[in-house]
Amino acid sequence: MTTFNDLGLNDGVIKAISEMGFEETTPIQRQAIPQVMNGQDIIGQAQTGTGKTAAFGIPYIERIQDPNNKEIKGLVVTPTRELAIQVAEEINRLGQYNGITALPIYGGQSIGHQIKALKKRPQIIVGTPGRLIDHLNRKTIKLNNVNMVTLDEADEMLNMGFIEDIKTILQKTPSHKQTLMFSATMPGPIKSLAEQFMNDPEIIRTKTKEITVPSIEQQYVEVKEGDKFDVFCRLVDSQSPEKAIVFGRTKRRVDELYQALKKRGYFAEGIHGDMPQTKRDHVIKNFRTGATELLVATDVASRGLDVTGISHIYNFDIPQDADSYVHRIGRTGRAGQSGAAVTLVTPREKGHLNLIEQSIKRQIPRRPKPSVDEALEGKQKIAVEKLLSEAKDKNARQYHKLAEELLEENDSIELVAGALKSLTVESEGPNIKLTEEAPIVRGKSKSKKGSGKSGSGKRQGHKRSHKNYRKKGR
Ligand SMILES: Nc1ncnc2c1ncn2[C@@H]1O[C@H](COP(=O)(O)OP(=O)(O)OP(=O)(O)O)[C@@H](O)[C@H]1O
Ligand SMILES: [Mg+2]
Repeated sequence: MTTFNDLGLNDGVIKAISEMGFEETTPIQRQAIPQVMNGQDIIGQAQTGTGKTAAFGIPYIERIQDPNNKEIKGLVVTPTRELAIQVAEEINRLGQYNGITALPIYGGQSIGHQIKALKKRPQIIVGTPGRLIDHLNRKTIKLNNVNMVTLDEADEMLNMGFIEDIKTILQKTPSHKQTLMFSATMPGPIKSLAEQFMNDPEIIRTKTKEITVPSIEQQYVEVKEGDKFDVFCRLVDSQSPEKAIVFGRTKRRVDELYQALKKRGYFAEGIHGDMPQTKRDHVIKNFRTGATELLVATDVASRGLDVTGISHIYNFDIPQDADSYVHRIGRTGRAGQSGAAVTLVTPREKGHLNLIEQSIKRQIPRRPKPSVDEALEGKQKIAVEKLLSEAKDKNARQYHKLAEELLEENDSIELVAGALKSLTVESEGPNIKLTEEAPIVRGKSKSKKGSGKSGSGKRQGHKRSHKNYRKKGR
């Protein structure tokens, strides 16, 4: 067992880490932290949820120790806004006793607000590419003193959608800086590309047989496109997830699906790239606090997001490629927790599922469609939980007298059964038809690009030479 003390970290960092509840180092932390502290360039590949953020965050604090130096010393680039916010928060927690602060810089937030926050002179910037370039052009951010750069989700950052922006950003940083790249997936061509931006990088891969996390139970359900919604609702009812992300292929799908789920009485919200940032922030906040149980999302939520309590991942639509599958299901089973992932697969998508299985070197077992009875059982279980928790609520005392009166004249079993029945929604709810999505056949996306409200932004126009790398604008 390696503790953080064994890594020779300063007292402030040790205190912060212990307050964050970390005891042992994870394999990527134990391998990467000493090397990064030595100034080595690194490509770090380790499974989802294994603490890659702290693997670069801790050395950032160690190497940028002087709180009186108010220049931007460290830069982290992330593919999504929510991830920029989350990574900045984690670095701020790690740096709290060393006077080191990180500021998230992302699109959709008022630039004036960001300029004001920049005046407080954070030493670390965590940003999304578009908004970073905006600040560089306005000269409100200068990167000429940066000595550490990390591309989080590096393979995503270097794919065709982001590469030009990344080049532009890196050109504004000193050539002798340290460059780090982290991701759970690192396809060969991207790795070679990454090396061009680095100085003799050390490749660190934690030794694991599988790319996906073993504590995530993976299954698929075969279902016709038109039956997906009803089957999905039954699945959710039978599994009663504590918190789940439901991935849809397009923005239109996400919009239709979360609205349909709400109509059926689920606590569901949606998130995708066409929503205003204030709404996105609100949706994520509700999901973090648990007010929302089902977060319906495009791949915008597939990378890096770390929300406690996610018990299930549902691929309402099968992902475009194996890497997307790995990241999506990796939103559960984090930091040693268990989790479950179920993918809905239409008969024509079986070949595509096989390709994903080959890539992740694992067979995904099929589970039968949940029956109406199983769904009902799940709903009854929830009714029991609800009744028990209401019974223990102190306000339930007001009902004790009424209960006594009822019990004098009625059978207790009948009464409890009636209460449970009234708490169980027995029907499947309103009939709902979603717009059908075209299947993905044998690894090739047959779905029209930008179908529905999907697709927006300049990146759509980029020519894609790596056929498996997704477009942006999700
Ligand atoms: N040493 C540790 N001990 C316990 N928990 C940890 C440790 N390091 C990180 N964590 C926690 O584990 C969770 C996952 O960490 P993190 O988000 O950094 O994973 P990741 O490897 O970046 O995953 P992804 O590939 O999905 O981005 C976080 O909640 C983090 O606080
Ligand atoms: Mg991460």
